[in-house]
Amino acid sequence: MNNCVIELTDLNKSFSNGAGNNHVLKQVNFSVHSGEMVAILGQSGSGKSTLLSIMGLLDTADSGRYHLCGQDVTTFSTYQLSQLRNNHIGWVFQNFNLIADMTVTENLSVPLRFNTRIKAVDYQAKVSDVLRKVGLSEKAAFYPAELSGGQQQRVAIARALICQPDILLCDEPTGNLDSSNSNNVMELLSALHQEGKTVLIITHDSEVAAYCQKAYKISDGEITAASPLEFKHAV
Ligand SMILES: Nc1ncnc2c1ncn2[C@@H]1O[C@H](COP(=O)(O)OP(=O)(O)OP(=O)(O)O)[C@@H](O)[C@H]1O
Repeated sequence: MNNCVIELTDLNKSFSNGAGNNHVLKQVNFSVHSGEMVAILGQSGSGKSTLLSIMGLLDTADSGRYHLCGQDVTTFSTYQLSQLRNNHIGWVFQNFNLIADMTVTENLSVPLRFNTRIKAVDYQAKVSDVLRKVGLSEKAAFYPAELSGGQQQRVAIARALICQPDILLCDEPTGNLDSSNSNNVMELLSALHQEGKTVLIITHDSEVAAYCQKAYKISDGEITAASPLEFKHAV
């Protein structure tokens, strides 16, 4: 059985700019299986965010195919893409992206309002459940500014989990954290992986990649398998 949740085939993406055509992704073939924890490492400008945006259905490729959870998204409408995104993908960003004038509970409720599968009567139970999972039940009424960076990222992970996505896409999840908070966040992501979640992380940081089962390198528009240790001094 093919249990790929992400499958890219011969994918290309270019950007035009004043200097000409920048071919960022070149005939990329890449897959992630259900339940894997995978890192993609690469230097600044190598195309990590471009790749993640395509995998997260925030951008489209110029050519090639993308199957997400077995569905070929290449011909999907904007509405179909947003449904697929809401049902299958949770995002974790470097800057947490919490809404400053909303409490933790209010922040966590935002994605629920866009999800047609979850009834309003169940919102509070969902919020309590994900807050317990990230160990922040006592912070439900706090505002983001009243939390440490590590706590804010754990709230952001709770928000990513609240609609029970199959996949967590993490864009430099420890990029704004000190080493202690980074370890804390990576241990949380590892625990979620051990519970069966598929976790994909883009990062510069070989220490982050070391938490993952598999690591890949993106360079010159191509993705190749790599050992996390290979990056210790390279990125
Ligand atoms: N919207 C855009 N328009 C034009 N060029 C773009 C656009 N988005 C990205 N690029 C270019 O594509 C290349 C890859 O960018 P991308 O943001 O994917 O790299 P990255 O590996 O995520 O970098 P970083 O680690 O610094 O965030 C860069 O050369 C960038 O200038």
